Amino acid sequence: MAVYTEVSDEDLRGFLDMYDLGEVLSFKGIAEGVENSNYFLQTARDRFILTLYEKRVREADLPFFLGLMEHLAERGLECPLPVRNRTGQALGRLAGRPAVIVTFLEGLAVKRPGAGHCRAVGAELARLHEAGRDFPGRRPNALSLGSWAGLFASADGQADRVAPGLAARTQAELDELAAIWPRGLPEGVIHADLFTDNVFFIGDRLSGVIDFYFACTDALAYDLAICLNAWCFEPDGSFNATKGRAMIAGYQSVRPLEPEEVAALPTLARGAALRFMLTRLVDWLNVPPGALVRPKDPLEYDRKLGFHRKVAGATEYGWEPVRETATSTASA
Ligand SMILES: Nc1ncnc2c1ncn2[C@@H]1O[C@H](COP(=O)(O)OP(=O)(O)O)[C@@H](O)[C@H]1O
Ligand SMILES: N[C@@H](CCOP(=O)(O)O)C(=O)O
Repeated sequence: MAVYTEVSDEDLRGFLDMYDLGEVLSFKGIAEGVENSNYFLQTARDRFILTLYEKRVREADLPFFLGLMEHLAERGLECPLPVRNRTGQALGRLAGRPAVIVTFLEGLAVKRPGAGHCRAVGAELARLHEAGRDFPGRRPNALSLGSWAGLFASADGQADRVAPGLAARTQAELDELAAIWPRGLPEGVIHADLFTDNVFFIGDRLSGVIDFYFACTDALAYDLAICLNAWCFEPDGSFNATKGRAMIAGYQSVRPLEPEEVAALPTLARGAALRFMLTRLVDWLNVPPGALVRPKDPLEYDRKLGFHRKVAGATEYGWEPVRETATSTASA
């Protein structure tokens, strides 16, 4: 459960006095997530999520995240909308933390995604990239290549305590990725954390996307690489190319990849695996005393990294060229 900051009844009452949400009927800490403190809030008017931003979210970045959710929602993406208080502000302070109320999205996260889910997520990711094209905000990715050595250093030489050999393996990977990291790929707004817990489905229909608090400006194909990592591996550690094929085809049904993005995919997938291994490693070694949180396993991403290191090309992820349609062939 991710609740780092407890909210007293009195603080909640004071905060909600600023809003027109009606009487509080229920208020509970949420048993998922690892980054921020989230509460389910039911009032006489509706259901909402109250988020208190914790360690990795910089307060200065909140206008980017909140503005992005509004921008994407205006363009038809199902995502939470920040709720404004009586003075028109979405961002407030509660229990000493920056805090925001957002609308509640219907749907459930899938625990064991199938190829159909992967296709839907690929298509939604590309829609998000397209909808983000005219978003005026810019936020460099604070968790990209330039931050990884510092993250590793903050594990303070303790990686081998988690698994023997992890420190040397990680250092070698950092060095190699620094030398080969692709530059100049098409960039735009990326979600950067589109894991299974951040996508909701109603039946087989994708009903919404949440958790924009890692969103940033970076290579669009890096976002796809994050999703391949998060959605297309089986619990036994094997990569499921059928799911990969479905995800990439879904993505390309909306936004075909450029040749340089296809060529970069194996390196981007390695980088994505390393990024999540590192944040998980740091969190694993630093669980705050008293916090209700279950840290995620860094070794899951160390194993995924082992797979990506052996990948020779994007076809191993299921990439196939976009097929020419009858119309485009006829008009060519
Ligand atoms: N807008 C929302 N609608 C419905 N449920 C939500 C919403 N936002 C968050 N949740 C619930 O809260 C959980 C944690 O939210 P998330 O944003 O992933 O947390 P964190 O910022 O800690 O990663 C989600 O898994 C989901 O169950
Ligand atoms: N998705 C990341 C951790 C961030 O978790 P979330 O609760 O924000 O989805 C991981 O799996 O390491």
